[in-house]
Amino acid sequence: MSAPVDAPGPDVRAPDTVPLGPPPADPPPALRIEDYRHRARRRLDARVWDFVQGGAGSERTLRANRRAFARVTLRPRVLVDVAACDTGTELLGARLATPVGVAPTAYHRLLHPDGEVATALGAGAAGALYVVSVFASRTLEEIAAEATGPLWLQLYWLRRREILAGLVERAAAAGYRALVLTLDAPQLGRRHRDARNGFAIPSGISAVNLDAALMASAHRSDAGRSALAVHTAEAVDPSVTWADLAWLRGRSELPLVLKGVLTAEDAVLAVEHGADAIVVSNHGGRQLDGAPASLDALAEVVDAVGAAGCPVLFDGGVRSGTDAFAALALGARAVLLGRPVLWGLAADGAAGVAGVLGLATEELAHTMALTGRPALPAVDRSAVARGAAAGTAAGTAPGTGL
Ligand SMILES: Cc1cc2nc3c(=O)[nH]c(=O)nc-3n(C[C@H](O)[C@H](O)[C@H](O)COP(=O)(O)O)c2cc1C
Ligand SMILES: O=C(O)C(=O)c1ccccc1
Repeated sequence: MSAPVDAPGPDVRAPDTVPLGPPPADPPPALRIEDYRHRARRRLDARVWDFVQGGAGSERTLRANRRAFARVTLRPRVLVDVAACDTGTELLGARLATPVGVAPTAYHRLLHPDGEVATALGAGAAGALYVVSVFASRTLEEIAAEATGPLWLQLYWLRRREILAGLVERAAAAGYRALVLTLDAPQLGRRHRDARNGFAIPSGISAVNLDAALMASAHRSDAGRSALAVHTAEAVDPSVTWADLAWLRGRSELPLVLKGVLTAEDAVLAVEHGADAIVVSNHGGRQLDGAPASLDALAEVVDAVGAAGCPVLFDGGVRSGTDAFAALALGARAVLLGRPVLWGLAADGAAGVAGVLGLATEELAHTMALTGRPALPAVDRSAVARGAAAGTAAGTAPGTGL
C-alpha cells in the first residue's frame, strides 16, 4: 500500500521535538536498582530510612563496599556464542534460576505491611533464594506457607539456647533448607544514625519468632540510644566460640552456612568445623567499621577454601548485575542483596522485590553476553581486572547514597 501523497516524510525536526508517543505509564518502569532506592526513600519514615541505609561508626566500611566495585573492570571476550546465557545454578542441592538471592534482613514489616511474606513471594517469582532473618516480623511458618522458592533460615546465637533449639526444629519442619549462622555480630555495630534518632521498633511490629519478652527493649525509644542495640545485647550470646558449633550441628540435619567471614584464617576454621558454605560479608558495613570491603576479602576466602569444595557466597554493596558478575568472577557461587531488596519491598511489595532481583538477573545475563561468558562456570577470574577506581562507574557519589 502506498502512502498518501501528503503523508509526512521522515521526521527531520530537531531530536528534542520528535514526538515520543504517549507519555510513559505512571510510575515508569524501573530501569535500574537505584530507581527503587528513590521510590523507597519517598515512602519511608526518615528514621526507618536511616536504619536501613546506615552503617557503623564513620560508615567507612559501608562506603568501601561500593568503592571496591569501582575498581573492577571487565575483560570481554568476543566471538563466543552467547545466543543463550544461562544464569541458573545449584546451591546446597537447590536449583536456582539466578545466583542473585535475598540476604537476611530484620523486620520487613517496617517496609511493607505484608513483611517477609511479600519478600518470599517476590523472591519466588524471580527464582531466587531467600535467607529469612531470625528477626523476621512474620512467623517462619507463615513465610514458608506462601513461599514458592527455596528458603534458608538465618540465626543469631541466642542466649536462650532452648529458643535457638526450637527455631532449628521449626525451620526443618517448615521446609527451610539450610541454617545460616551470623558470626559478625556478638554486639550490634555502633550505628550513630539509629542512636541519634532514638530508633526503636514501632509497637505493632515485632520479631515474632522470638520470645515476646525479648521485644520490650526493642520498643523502648530513648533519645541518644538505639533500642536495637539494647535489644540485641539482651538476645544474642556474645560468648560463643568455634567449640560451640558442634552443639548446633548436632541439633539439625540441615546444612550449616556461616555468615560474616572476612579472613582466610576463619574460612579455614569454618571448613574444619564442618561448615557447608560460607558467606563473605561485613554485614553491609553495619558491624565492624574499618573492616575491609566485602569484595576485597572475597578472593582471600575463596583461595583458602575453594579447593576444599566449600561454596562461598557473597554480600555487601551489590547494586547491579554488573556488580554481581564481578563477585561471581572473583569466586562467589551466589550473591545476596540486602538493602536493594528492602528498597523493592518498600516501593512495591512483592512486585518490587521481584523487580529488583529480576533487574539484577537481567543485567547479569546481559553482562555474561557482552563478556562472552554464556554460563556461570565461565564467569571466572579471567573475566575481571582490578586496579584504580574506574571513575564513577559503580554509581552513586560518595556520601549521597549506596
Ligand atoms: C536493615 C538491615 C537489617 C539487617 N538484618 C540482618 C539480620 O537480621 N541478620 C543478618 O545476618 N544480617 C542482617 N543484615 C545484613 C545483611 O544480611 C547483609 O549482610 C548486608 O545488608 C549486605 O549488604 P548490602 O545491604 O550492601 O547488600 C541486615 C542489613 C540491613 C541493611
Ligand atoms: O543485623 C542487623 O544489621 C540489624 O540491623 C539487626 C536488626 C535487628 C535485630 C538484629 C539485627
